[in-house]
Amino acid sequence: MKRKLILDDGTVFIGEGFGANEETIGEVVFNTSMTGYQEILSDPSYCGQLVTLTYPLVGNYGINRDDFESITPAIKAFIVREEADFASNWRNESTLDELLKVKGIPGLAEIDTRKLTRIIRKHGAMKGILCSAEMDTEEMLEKLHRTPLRRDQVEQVSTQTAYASPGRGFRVVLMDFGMKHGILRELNKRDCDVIVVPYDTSAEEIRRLQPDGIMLSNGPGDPKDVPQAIETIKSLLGEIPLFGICLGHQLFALACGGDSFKMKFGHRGGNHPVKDLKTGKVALTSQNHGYSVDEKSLAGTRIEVTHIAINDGTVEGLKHLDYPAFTVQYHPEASPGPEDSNYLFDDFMKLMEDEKRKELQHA
Ligand SMILES: NC(=O)CC[C@H](N)C(=O)O
Repeated sequence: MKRKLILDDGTVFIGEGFGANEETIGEVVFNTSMTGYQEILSDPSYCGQLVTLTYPLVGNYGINRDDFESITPAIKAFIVREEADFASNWRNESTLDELLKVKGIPGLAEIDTRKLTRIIRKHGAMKGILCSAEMDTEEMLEKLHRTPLRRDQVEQVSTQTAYASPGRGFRVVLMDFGMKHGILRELNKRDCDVIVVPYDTSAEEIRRLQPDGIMLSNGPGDPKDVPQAIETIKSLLGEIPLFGICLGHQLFALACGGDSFKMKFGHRGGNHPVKDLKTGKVALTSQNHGYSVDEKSLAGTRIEVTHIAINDGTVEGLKHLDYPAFTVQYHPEASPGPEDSNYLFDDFMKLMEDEKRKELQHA
């Protein structure tokens, strides 16, 4: 069945439909990872987005049990050059097409994804509609123009109720803004006693759980759309050690008096070089973000930049000057991508340990 993608600027791509037969509207973005399509399509940070992959062959190792980053993918559509209909891998349990059908997500294949990526790079991420090729382009374009993008993505993907993932180590409250399971897995690996809480859990409720540390997860959308989380972070700052990833990093910056802005086309891929300003070392990182912390806005705050992106110089890591709190814009849990930055979870363990020791000394 033929389907077409119409961009906000009127560009039309006609290709082969796969996955669910749905019409959908969202923001069109690209990801440059060469593998890891299962993790990408199940990353809740893509809520509301139509994602195209620059790697040309997608689906060849199928879908397995282990690599989901969420149970219900929030992605709006998956756009690829060539969809492999034969999946071959010992872990394979279904094809990409079957998964997308079950989850109600439409796919589009056989389009020039290089052209699509170049348009986004040149003009920035833009809205798009994916529909049957038979639909009238003018009518669909008009519908696209009058449909605003939703701004409640975090509410859509955050857990509704708190749940525990027990361990014998540090108690960590993990604020779920659209958490990738990889983050929970990293905490579990370190035997943390994790309690995952909804995005709008109050500071008071979090205190009652008596955590040794707070983890701020990744998540979709604009950090300014979750003001209640910013207030919660403000209130807990300095009391409890804190580690934030991606949306968590942006919310931390806003809570500390900084500002964020929407990037032209963002960073999405598995090979983004990031420089640690203290050691001068460069790590390859996994990234997925469309907003960034504005470095200039940090003057006068009590946070400092610890890491920057090599490609465009944007802020990639922050640290509080007075309190035990640090954050990164990239994904130390990888899922998918390089694991160079996995040590940051160990740094978080160390931070909690140091704070505990200080508390005992003062007791
Ligand atoms: N992966 C994330 O947490 C993304 C953060 C935010 N939604 C952005 O696009 O910048």
